[in-house]
Amino acid sequence: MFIVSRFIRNYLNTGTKASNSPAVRQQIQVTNLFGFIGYFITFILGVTALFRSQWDHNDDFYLGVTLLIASVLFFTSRIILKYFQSKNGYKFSANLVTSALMLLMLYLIVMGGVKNTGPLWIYIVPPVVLFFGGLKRGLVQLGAFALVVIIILEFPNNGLLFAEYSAEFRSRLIYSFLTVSMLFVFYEYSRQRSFKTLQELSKKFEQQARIDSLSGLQNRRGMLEKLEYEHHRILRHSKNMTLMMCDIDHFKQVNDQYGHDVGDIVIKQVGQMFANGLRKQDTVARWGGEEFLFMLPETTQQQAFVLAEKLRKKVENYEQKVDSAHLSVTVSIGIYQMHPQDKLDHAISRADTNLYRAKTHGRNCTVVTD
Ligand SMILES: Nc1nc2c(ncn2[C@@H]2O[C@H](COP(=O)(O)OP(=O)(O)OP(=O)(O)O)[C@@H](O)[C@H]2O)c(=O)[nH]1
Repeated sequence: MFIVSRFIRNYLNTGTKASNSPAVRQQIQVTNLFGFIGYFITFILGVTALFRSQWDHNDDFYLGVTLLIASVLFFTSRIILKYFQSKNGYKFSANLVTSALMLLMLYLIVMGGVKNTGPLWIYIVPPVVLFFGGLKRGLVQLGAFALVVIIILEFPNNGLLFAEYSAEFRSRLIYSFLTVSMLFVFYEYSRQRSFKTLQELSKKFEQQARIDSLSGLQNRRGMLEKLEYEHHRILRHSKNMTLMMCDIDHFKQVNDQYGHDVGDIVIKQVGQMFANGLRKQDTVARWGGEEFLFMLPETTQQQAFVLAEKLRKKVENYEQKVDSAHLSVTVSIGIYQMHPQDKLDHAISRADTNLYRAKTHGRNCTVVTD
């Protein structure tokens, strides 16, 4: 049982890569499934038809050969998917499945299949074509297929139809096929819309999970991700990177004197001042309560010092009006320029140590490593 389920899983995952998004992975899995059903069923039906024909060149013989050709095409699509694990490989494979399927269906309509039951298979076309081609391309392919079916069935004198169907059967076949197609188009449209909404929502939630709701800056989680990414990049290219840890001075007093709500406004305003004073490649995050961490790629500690002093003075000169009182705060900053061998948490704690030194030096100042 375990071996069977492992075989099925391996089979369905043929052609998928760890880097594939869930949507792409699902598409490849369904392609494998269709491919399997396609070549398995057509192979069985083909062999049965050949035996029925007793190898005479009669209708069953040609039906058997056609089904076996389709089976080979379906199988080829699987091989392509397995050995060309690329977007183009997938596209080609999907096109092969849909084209082979449509041609097979047209053949069944034209020849009638076993006792004129061949046309009953055409209802497979709408879901398969829409799934592989997507709404736009699928609709065009489906429209073209429906047009060819109508031409074959409704213009009996065109010499394209070899099987004999009653007029009622032909018209009902077209109506029912168009109805089923429309339902599938509607279904695919709703599916795509829900999928898009879901993707947008998930992207929004992902972003929100990295943003601090009070200040609008990156939160600790978002900053850690950026730091890790940037750290690798800097290491690879042997570039400088400097961290700055900043804390609002005597913030407890602000809360105690003016209330927590005013404290929140101050955090927000200071955060905005910081964010507005940075270059595009720099990041500032709200690291803790009234603590901010700056990441400055390609920056030395001397350059960071200039920036820190500029920001510190900006905050010093900022005034928040609270009722009749004018409230101003100051910040202390610790700077640490990373060495190539530094681990991130070590670098952060060194910036923190320098911040602590700034606090002990009387606050409202910037400290770099000597
Ligand atoms: N309003 C507000 N206050 C916060 C928030 N997060 C932390 N705090 C407060 O910030 C204060 C930090 O106090 P301390 O760690 O003693 O530091 P400090 O008063 O700033 O003194 P120094 O850092 O030594 O200059 C505490 O009173 C926290 O309650 C927040 O989101 N909003």
